Amino acid sequence: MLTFVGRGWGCARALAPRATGASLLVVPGSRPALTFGAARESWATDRLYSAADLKEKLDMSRFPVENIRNFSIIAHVDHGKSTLADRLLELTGTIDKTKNNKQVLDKLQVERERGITVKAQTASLFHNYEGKQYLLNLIDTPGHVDFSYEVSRSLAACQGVLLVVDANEGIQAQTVANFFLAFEAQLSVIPVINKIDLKNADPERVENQIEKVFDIPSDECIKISAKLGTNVESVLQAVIERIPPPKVHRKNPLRALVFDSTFDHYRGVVANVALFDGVVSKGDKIVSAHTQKTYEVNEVGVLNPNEQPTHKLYAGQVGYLIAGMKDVTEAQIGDTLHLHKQPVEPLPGFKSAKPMVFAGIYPVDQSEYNNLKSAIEKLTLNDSSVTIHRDSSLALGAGWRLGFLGLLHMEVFNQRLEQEYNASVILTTPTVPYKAVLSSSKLIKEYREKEITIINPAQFPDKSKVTEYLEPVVLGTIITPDEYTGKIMMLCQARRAVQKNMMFIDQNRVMLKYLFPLNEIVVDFYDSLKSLSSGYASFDYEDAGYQTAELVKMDILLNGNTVEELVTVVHKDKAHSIGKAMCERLKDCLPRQLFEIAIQASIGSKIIARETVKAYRKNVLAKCVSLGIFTSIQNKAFIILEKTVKSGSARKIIEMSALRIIWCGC
Ligand SMILES: Nc1nc2c(ncn2[C@@H]2O[C@H](COP(=O)(O)OP(=O)(O)OP(=O)(O)O)[C@@H](O)[C@H]2O)c(=O)[nH]1
Repeated sequence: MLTFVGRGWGCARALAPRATGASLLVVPGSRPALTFGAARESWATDRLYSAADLKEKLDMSRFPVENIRNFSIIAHVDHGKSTLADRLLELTGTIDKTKNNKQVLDKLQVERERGITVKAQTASLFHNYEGKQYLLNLIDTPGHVDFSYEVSRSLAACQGVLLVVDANEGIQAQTVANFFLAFEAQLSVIPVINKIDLKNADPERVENQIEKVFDIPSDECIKISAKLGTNVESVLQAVIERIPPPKVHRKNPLRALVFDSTFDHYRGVVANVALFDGVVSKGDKIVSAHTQKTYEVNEVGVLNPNEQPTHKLYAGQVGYLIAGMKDVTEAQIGDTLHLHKQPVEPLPGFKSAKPMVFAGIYPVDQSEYNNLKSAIEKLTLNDSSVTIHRDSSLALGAGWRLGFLGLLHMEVFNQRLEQEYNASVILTTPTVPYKAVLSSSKLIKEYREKEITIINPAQFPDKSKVTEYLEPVVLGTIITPDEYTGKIMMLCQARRAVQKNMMFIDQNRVMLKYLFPLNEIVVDFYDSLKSLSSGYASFDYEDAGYQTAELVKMDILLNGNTVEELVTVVHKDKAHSIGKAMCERLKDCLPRQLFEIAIQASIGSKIIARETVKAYRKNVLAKCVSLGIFTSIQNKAFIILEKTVKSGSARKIIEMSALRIIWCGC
């Protein structure tokens, strides 16, 4: 009998109505799964197993520790991590070879739509090499700097990495950043030069770069084309021969690290675990070291790449575990699970992510507050790098101020809220976290500390109550062809950056290091860099603490009323130009009304810029104005909801639309 091993039970149920010709089969020891006549492209991850095959695969005791390899694929954006993962899945027979196998491990809708990986994904591959059965646990990681937290967490479950470098582009900024994450974690690094099929590929040049920048001998590089499958077998061979097996003890009591988790509406929390010691099976009583709560294990299994229940999981293996955790707060990423009455020293867990930008998030309709709260909680279980603080606003009501690792991260989080939880939200203008050292004893008493972090510009304290302001800085790495160096240096200077280093990584490529104020790069620096360098320069950054800065709070007033949501903190030297640009932008975007709208930018009581939106002449619309409400942060044609309001309540609507225009358009 052939059995189709489908996705999660809940997922299969959700998909069933859309599929044609579905029939129900039962996998031994697993939940019922569905078979479908017309497999859709995204289902290319599913595979056919014979019942005998399956029974054998479920027995994870077949893999002694020395036959296990845990590794991640890391690289700069678009250098081919997910494509290499596809080929490895095919070569090991985990998925059938089909033309549809494109970025199979990028399972989220947002990943498929944007063509980027945002979430690290695990797959266990079974591979026969020189007469021995190996278990290869692969983690495909994101390349973009905003998701580097995913990379560092994934590395905690690995002993080695495949460092993929594009044979045409060579080493890029995220290649450097990701290499050092692996290097610091003391992992074996296997350099893989990909895309050798490209016309402009120059693998020898890239080999030399790797030797020069990372001190890895060029003969250790493996040259492949992941797209065509050329030489990918050598990668599997290197994984087995060059990456050590995990150092674990199966006879010790269970010690499992929760390195990721998701929330399933039907089954509760599904925790991805890496076992450092012991064994876990269905029916075991386990305890969370974080909450001290006890649970019974309902299911354990491996991701192959979809959930595949097994009898047990053994130390050295990576898999998933379901234990009836119904509340999202119960499965913390970084938590250690151990057996009931067999406490262990908890594993070190993960450093918490440091948010780089904060933005207010509000339900479009306040009656949706509780639903949005639950959606945010569930999504942050799967994306633990987001921080949450409660917030409220005059125009937008009750909401939250969320901290993200960057703007792309913020956009992706918003898109996932919409796509996975059907939530409609309003996001306010993002800001970076500033600090202020207080001098006012009243404020020190109120905050109970002298140095405060300000994540909402509306709460920026007045200069008279402060000794100094501090702004966050990052150490940026730029890699560019030499011909663009001059222009890029001018751009960096204009962004108040200080050069720290410059090095040629080959004859015509330069690596520049600059200390940037974070607020100078967070919005449009990357776009400017790309357009200056015709797309050839790459950029990555890491946190570098805080520096003293001359900051001022700038208010935007509409007809004399401050719009709290549009308050920004800017550097003193840039206040005038930013204020002017904001007023002009608002003038272009704000719909004309039956009354004149004065738009002003001010610092304290001093007006630094002003624009006016002229009134309509009196007409038939005397009593009503119709304004667009904008909810999409990405889409340029963003009017999705029309609201008709009496002119008396127009101020609130103008504020709201201004708020969204500022964020959408600037
Ligand atoms: N010509 C050629 N193209 C390739 C090769 N490998 C990958 N690509 C293409 O490069 C693009 C990016 O590939 P991905 O596998 O998504 O890259 P990635 O590193 O996973 O991207 P992120 O997850 O977004 O960082 C896709 O269009 C692939 O088809 C290759 O060997 N040759």
